[in-house]
Amino acid sequence: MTDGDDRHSLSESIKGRLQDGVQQSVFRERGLLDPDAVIDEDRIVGRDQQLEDIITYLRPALQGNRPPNMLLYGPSGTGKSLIINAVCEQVVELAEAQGDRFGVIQINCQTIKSHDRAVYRLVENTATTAGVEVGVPESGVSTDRKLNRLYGLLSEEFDSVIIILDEVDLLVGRQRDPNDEPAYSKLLYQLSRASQLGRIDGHVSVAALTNDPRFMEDLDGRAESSFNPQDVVFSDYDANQLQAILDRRRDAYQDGVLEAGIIPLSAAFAAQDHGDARKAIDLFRKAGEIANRQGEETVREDHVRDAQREAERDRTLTQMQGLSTQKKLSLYATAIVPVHAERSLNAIPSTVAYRVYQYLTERLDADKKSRDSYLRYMTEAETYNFITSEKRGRGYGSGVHKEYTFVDDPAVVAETLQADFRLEEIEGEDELIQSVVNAQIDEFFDET
Ligand SMILES: Nc1ncnc2c1ncn2[C@@H]1O[C@H](COP(=O)(O)OP(=O)(O)OP(=O)(O)O)[C@@H](O)[C@H]1O
Repeated sequence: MTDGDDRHSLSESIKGRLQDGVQQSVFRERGLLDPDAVIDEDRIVGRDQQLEDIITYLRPALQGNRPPNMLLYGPSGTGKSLIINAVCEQVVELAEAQGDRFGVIQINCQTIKSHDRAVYRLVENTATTAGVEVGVPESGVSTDRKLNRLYGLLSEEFDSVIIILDEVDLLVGRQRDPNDEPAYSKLLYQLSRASQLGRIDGHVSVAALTNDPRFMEDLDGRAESSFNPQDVVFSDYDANQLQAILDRRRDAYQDGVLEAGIIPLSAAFAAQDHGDARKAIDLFRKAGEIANRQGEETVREDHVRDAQREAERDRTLTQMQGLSTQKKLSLYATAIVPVHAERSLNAIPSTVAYRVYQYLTERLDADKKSRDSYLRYMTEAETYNFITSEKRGRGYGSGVHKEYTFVDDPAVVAETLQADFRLEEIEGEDELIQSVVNAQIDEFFDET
C-alpha cells in the first residue's frame, strides 16, 4: 500500500467512525436542550400569569407609548429570560409589520466589572442590533461620551426600545468605599432618566432581571424613584411542572430511546434544589450525552444518576478551586473518612479527620498544620456550605470535639479534590488509606 492509500483508508475510517457516532446518537434535536435555545410558546409551561403581565406592560410599545420599567425577580432557572424574550420577539415582529422600529438590547451583568464597561456593552449591542458602527472606542474616552453615543444610537435607530439587564444585582462595579453607589444603581438611574429628560427621542424602558428579592431595598432613593418598576414575580417550579417542561422537549430525543423513569427522575433531582428548570433540562440532556458516550441505544435511569453526580462534581469543583492546598487537604482528609469507614458513622469526628490529615501530610511531605488551623479551615468550609458541623460533649483530650457532615456526597468531594491537586501521588493506595482511616476510627471509639 502507498502512503496515499494509507491516508485514504485513515480518512475513510475517521469518516466512518464520525458517521457511526452520528447514526447512533440518542438525540434527534439536541439543540432543543441547549441552555439558550429559543423555544416556541407551546413548549412553555406554567407561566401564564407572567406572560400575561409582560404582554400587558409591553403593549404600549405598539401603540406609540412608553412601556413601564419592569423588575422580574425569582430564583435562577425560573423562566425570567425565557418569558421576557418570548414576548419581546413577538413585539419586534408586530412592530415591524406596522412599520415601527422596536429594539431589544440585552446584556448579562454577571461578568461586567464596571459601570463604564456596562455602558460600552450597551452601545455595542445597540449598534449590532441596528446594524451600524459602534462609533466610540472601548477605552480612552469618558463614560459620558459612551453614554451620549448610546443615547444617539437609541434616538436615531429605534422608535421604542427595551433594555434588558440580566442578573442586574451583580453589576456592582468597583466600590472603593462601601458607601459608593453600586454601578447598577447609577445605570438604572441614567437609563430611566434619559428618556424622561428628553435625552433620547424614542421610548426607552428597562427590564431588570434578578434573583434577589430585596434588590429594590438596596437601590438608592434617586434610582428607586426614577426606575420605579412594575414587578413580575417568578416562583419555583414543583416536580410536576418540571416534568411537564421536560415532556414538551421529549422530541429532542429519538422515538423510543427514553426509558420511562428518565423525565420524572430528572425533574425530581432538580426539584430537590429549588425547582430550577435549567437544572432539569441540563440533567435531561447530560443523561443522553452519557448514553451516547457509552455507545448505548437507550437512556436509562442510571444515566440520569451519573449526570446528577457529574453536575454535583462540577459545582463542587468550581467552588473548591479557590481553596488553598492546605484547605483542600483538610477537606479531603475529612471526606475520605466516611468513604472508607467500615462501621457506619452518623457524622465525621474532627479528631479522626485530623489524624487522617496528619497521616496525609506525612505521606505527601506537606506542611503539617496544627489542630487549631485544621479546625479553622473546616469552619471556613462550613461558611462555603461544603459541610455542616455540630459540637459534641464527649470531647477527646482537651480540644474541641466537632462532628462534620458533608452537604454533597463526600465520595464526590474526595474524587473532585483528588483530580485537582497533588493527591494523584496517593492514587492506588486506597487499601492502605482505608486501613489508616479505620484504625483511627477504632482508636477514637475505644478512647471515648
Ligand atoms: N416555564 C418554562 N417552560 C419551559 N421551559 C422553561 C420554563 N422556564 C424555564 N425554562 C427553561 O429553563 C432554562 C432556564 O430559564 P431562564 O434562563 O429563563 O431562567 P432565569 O429565571 O432567567 O434564570 P437566571 O436567573 O439564572 O438567569 C431555559 O432553557 C428555559 O428555556
